[in-house]
Amino acid sequence: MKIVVCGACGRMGSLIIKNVVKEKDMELVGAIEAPNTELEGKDIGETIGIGHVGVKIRGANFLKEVLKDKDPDVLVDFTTPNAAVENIKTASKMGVNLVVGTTGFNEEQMKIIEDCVEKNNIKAVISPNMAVGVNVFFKIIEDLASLLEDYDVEIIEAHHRHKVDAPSGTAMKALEIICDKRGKSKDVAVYGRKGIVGERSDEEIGVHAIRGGDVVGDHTVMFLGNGERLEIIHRAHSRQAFVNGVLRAIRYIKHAKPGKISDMKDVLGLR
Ligand SMILES: NC(=O)C1=CN([C@@H]2O[C@H](COP(=O)(O)OP(=O)(O)OC[C@H]3O[C@@H](n4cnc5c(N)ncnc54)[C@H](OP(=O)(O)O)[C@@H]3O)[C@@H](O)[C@H]2O)C=CC1
Ligand SMILES: O=C(O)C1=N[C@H](C(=O)O)C[C@H](O)C1
Repeated sequence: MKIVVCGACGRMGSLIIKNVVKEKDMELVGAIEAPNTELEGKDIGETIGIGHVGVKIRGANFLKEVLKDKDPDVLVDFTTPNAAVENIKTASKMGVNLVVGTTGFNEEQMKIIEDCVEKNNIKAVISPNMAVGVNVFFKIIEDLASLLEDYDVEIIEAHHRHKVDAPSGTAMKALEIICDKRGKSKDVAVYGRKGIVGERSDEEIGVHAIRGGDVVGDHTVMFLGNGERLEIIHRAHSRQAFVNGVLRAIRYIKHAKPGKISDMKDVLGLR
């Protein structure tokens, strides 16, 4: 499978590339960075410390040319919401399938992405967290949301100091899963608390983001009742956890339904 990686020099993109070049059934054919990058034309392998791989870094302003020239099977995007939307528009128009891990999309951006996938009838796996453990965590909290239906829920996440979006995409997905299961709108979320906020309502779900150091990604969902609480915690020790899921998502693409966004539940057979 021919792969183009967007965000090639980033924390995730570079680790994805280090993995892809070792896989027998995958070939790295493109490494895309920010538009007008000063790394333009440099070998991606030399830049990320794995030696010459024969693929030049190109700015996203050349994405169309790269896709036309290399005709990849999948474009993998781990960038920023604005960058990802532009990359997705370009790739989908050219019939290139997608694996997207970028987080922080707003509702309008998600709608644009859904339209791109549907109108161009491409295949896509999009998930805020590609780790196998997190996707099992999602399944468990969905069950607990109804098993402990009258328990208060609070969501806490912790990430490294460089993360730009908050709360994490994973925390927002956890909120969505619990709200859907309990038949509530996501507007019940309370993002942090300060001051005389009054007693907690039954409805609200607190969402709290911690930032600091090099934390790879921790997520906790607390179900709090009278006299007890149940906490479900996932801790990523290494970004390799996410990359293992990315490789599975790339391989799943040929089985994915065209015109529809698949997620890691589909990839991992958790439906
Ligand atoms: N789904 C999952 O499992 C996971 C998702 N993520 C998400 O992935 C995203 C990236 O995270 P991370 O790797 O830590 O971030 P980084 O900031 O390390 O990497 C992003 C890279 O994208 C580059 N970039 C910016 N604009 C473009 C563009 N238009 N086209 C191509 N590349 C571009 C940046 O370049 P420059 O710095 O020059 O701007 C940077 O090198 C985040 O949204 C994060 O939340 C992270 C981990 C796991
Ligand atoms: O930015 C990160 O690092 C991560 N982002 C994802 C998110 O926002 O949920 C997934 C993971 O926790 C790491």
